Amino acid sequence: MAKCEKFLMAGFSGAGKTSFLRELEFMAPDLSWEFADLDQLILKSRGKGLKELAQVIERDGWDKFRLYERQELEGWLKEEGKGVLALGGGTLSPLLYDLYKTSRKVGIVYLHAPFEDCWERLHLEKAEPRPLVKRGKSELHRIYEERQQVFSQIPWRIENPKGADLTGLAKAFWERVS
Ligand SMILES: Nc1ncnc2c1ncn2[C@@H]1O[C@H](COP(=O)(O)OP(=O)(O)O)[C@@H](O)[C@H]1O
Ligand SMILES: O=C(O)C1=C[C@@H](OP(=O)(O)O)[C@@H](O)[C@H](O)C1
Ligand SMILES: [Mg+2]
Repeated sequence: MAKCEKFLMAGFSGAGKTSFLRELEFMAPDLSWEFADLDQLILKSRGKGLKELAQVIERDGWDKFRLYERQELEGWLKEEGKGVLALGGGTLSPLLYDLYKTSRKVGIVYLHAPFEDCWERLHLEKAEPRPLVKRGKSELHRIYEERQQVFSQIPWRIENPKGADLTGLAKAFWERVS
């Protein structure tokens, strides 16, 4: 298999994808790699004058937001060069699974944390607001289980439960891909 040049980081909201990306950015001396967060790409392109992604979702609705995710993801994948893209927790199948099957140059990694840990993290003072949280704990748990059906098909899985050393996890990932 050709060596992957682009990696997508999938996982439920609160699993730690954005933080993992920041760790990589911090430790990677190689400027030929690009590290990006899909939510931030959307905020930049669709949220002129807005501060948070939540405001884009509130303004345009979920269907439009899912369309933006797809468009930004496809755009990012078309760009030349090496990179890691942290997805949003709902950037899902069939897109992800199709990508995995059809593109040998795209690696997908699943960052996993138990539901209770994700839920707890989404309520941290410093955490950015996620509109999904307004749906309540039991509905979010249902969505978590539903998405596991897609996430569980991704063979490369990194565990990031409560207490995990995120810096160490990012270091191991970086050594494997760079
Ligand atoms: N291993 C960890 N230890 C401590 N806090 C963590 C860990 N992983 C994630 N967090 C915290 O959880 C919150 C949500 O993480 P984030 O990276 O935004 O997740 P995601 O992008 O997957 O939704 C952040 O405040 C982050 O600092
Ligand atoms: O799970 C979801 O549907 C979402 C997760 C968020 O990203 P994180 O996974 O980084 O929280 C963001 O894309 C949006 O609020 C929708
Ligand atoms: Mg994120």
